Amino acid sequence: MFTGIIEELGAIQRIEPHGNTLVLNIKAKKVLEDITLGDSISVNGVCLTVTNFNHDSFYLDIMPKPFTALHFLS
Ligand SMILES: Cc1nc2c(=O)[nH]c(=O)nc-2n(C[C@H](O)[C@H](O)[C@H](O)CO)c1C
Repeated sequence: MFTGIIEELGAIQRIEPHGNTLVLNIKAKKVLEDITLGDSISVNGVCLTVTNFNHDSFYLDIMPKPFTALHFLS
């Protein structure tokens, strides 16, 4: 469930092109306490789906929409 609550500010560790998408890796702490695959997390105001995570970061795929890509790369 997307609550709209801001739990913390993460730090972008890596942005990597992968086929038609950009894979974003974000370092975080608080949200990792109860994260699950498929969660929706708002990043810079854009709702994205968690595709993977580890002990200190999580991964998202950004679809190739110009607005979305430019939003993150600017
Ligand atoms: C849940 C969700 N997940 C993703 C995602 O994993 N990757 C992505 O690029 N877009 C997702 N979206 C749509 C975005 O929140 C946003 O509404 C669109 O990218 C339009 O800019 C949504 C709504």
